[in-house]
Amino acid sequence: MTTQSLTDPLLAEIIATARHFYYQGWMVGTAGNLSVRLPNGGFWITASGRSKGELCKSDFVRIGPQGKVEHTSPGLKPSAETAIHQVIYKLFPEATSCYHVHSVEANLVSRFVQGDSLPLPPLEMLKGLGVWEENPKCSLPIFTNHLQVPRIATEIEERFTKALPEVPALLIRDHGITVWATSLESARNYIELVEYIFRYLVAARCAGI
Ligand SMILES: CSC[C@@H](O)[C@@H](O)C(=O)COP(=O)(O)O
Ligand SMILES: [Zn+2]
Repeated sequence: MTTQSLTDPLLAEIIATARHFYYQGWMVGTAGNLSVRLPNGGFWITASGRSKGELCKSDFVRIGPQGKVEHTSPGLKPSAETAIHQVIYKLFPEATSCYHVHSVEANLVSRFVQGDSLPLPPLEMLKGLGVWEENPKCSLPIFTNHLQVPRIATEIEERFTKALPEVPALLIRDHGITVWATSLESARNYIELVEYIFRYLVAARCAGI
C-alpha cells in the first residue's frame, strides 16, 4: 500500500469530522486542530490558520517521527499547537488520533473551578470515555493557557508522567478541549461526549443544581 492510498481515507475522514465540529460551533474562525498518527510514528496535522469548515487534503502537514516537517504545501505551516499533539503521542503510544476544539461551554466550565482539575458529574456518558463505575468520581485535568504553546506541552508532559488522567482528555483554561484515542472515530466520539458533559455542567449551573 502506498503512503498516498494509506493517507487519503484518513484525511478525508478528518475533513468530514472538522466540518461536523465546525457546524457545531466548536471550530469557528479557524479554531482547533486535528491530527492522525501514522504507523512510523509521524503524523498528519491540520495546517495553521485554515478554516476548519472547508478543509481540503492540501491543508495538512506531515510531521516525521523525529518531529520535523516532512511534507507540506507552499505557504502552509503546521498547527501552532503541534507541540501538544507531539507530547500526547509521546505519552500515549497507543493513541492514533488527537483532536482539539474550542467551544463556548469548554471555556465556561474551565472557570467553574480555580484549581487544576474539573470534577465530572457521574453521568452515564462517562462510560463512553472508558469510566465503567457506579457513581464515578473522576475529574478532568485543567492546564494554564500559556502564550507559549511548548510551555503548555511541557506542563502536560510533567503532570501526566507523574499521574495519568482518568479520561483521555485535557482542558486548557479559557481555550478548549483536547482528546486522544486509538481511532479517528473514537476521537470524534470523545469530543462529542466531553462537549455533552460541558453543556450539562453549564445547564446544571443555570438550573441551580
Ligand atoms: C482562533 S485562533 C486559535 C489558535 O490560536 C489556536 O488555539 C487553535 O486552536 C488553532 O490554531 P492552528 O494554528 O490553526 O491549529
Ligand atoms: Zn486551540
